[in-house]
Amino acid sequence: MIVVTGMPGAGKDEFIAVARSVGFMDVHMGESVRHYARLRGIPFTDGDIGRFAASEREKYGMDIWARRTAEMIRDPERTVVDGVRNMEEVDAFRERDRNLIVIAIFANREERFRRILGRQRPDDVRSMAELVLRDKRELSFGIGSVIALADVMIVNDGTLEEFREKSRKVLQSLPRP
Ligand SMILES: Nc1ncnc2c1ncn2[C@@H]1O[C@H](COP(=O)(O)OP(=O)(O)OP(=O)(O)O)[C@@H](O)[C@H]1O
Repeated sequence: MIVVTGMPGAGKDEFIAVARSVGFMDVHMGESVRHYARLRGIPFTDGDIGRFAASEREKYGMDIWARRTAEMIRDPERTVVDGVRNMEEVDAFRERDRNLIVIAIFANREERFRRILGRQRPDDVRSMAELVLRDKRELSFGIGSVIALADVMIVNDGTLEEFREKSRKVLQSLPRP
């Protein structure tokens, strides 16, 4: 299993696209939150989903969403997981697959901001001040530790094609099961 991590706009989705092109499947922790929210009849607004995710965490533990997401994984050796926010979650996935590898993607904040503006996703931040707040929120969840303790770091500071090439190389160099 590969866990991909990084700050908003670092390039996780682009990494996943490369992983898919070489045969990996991907699961997103947000999907399992939405799946359970649907079962419980929670409205699909950002605020309600966020509150639901947090209250489940309080009730069932920091790693609840990782455990629920892990249940959705059919072939751990060929799966990339997106969306972890803290080490407890990484450890929960590691219980499912002892060979788990954490890959962190890094780009500096100016670069991430430019790219986020460029991708024009409706739910994205629109100003540097908003990105600073968004980064703070992510860090408050514990993502900094996941990045600092990653097994591999890919620096995404060049062109998109360079990043894709780096990603392919990392994926090729992983130990085969
Ligand atoms: N090296 C690069 N050069 C140019 N554009 C890039 C590069 N890397 C990523 N991008 C673009 O920057 C945007 C952000 O990348 P991506 O969506 O992969 O980030 P992310 O880490 O998945 O972000 P989030 O956590 O917010 O979902 C995308 O539009 C992507 O195509």
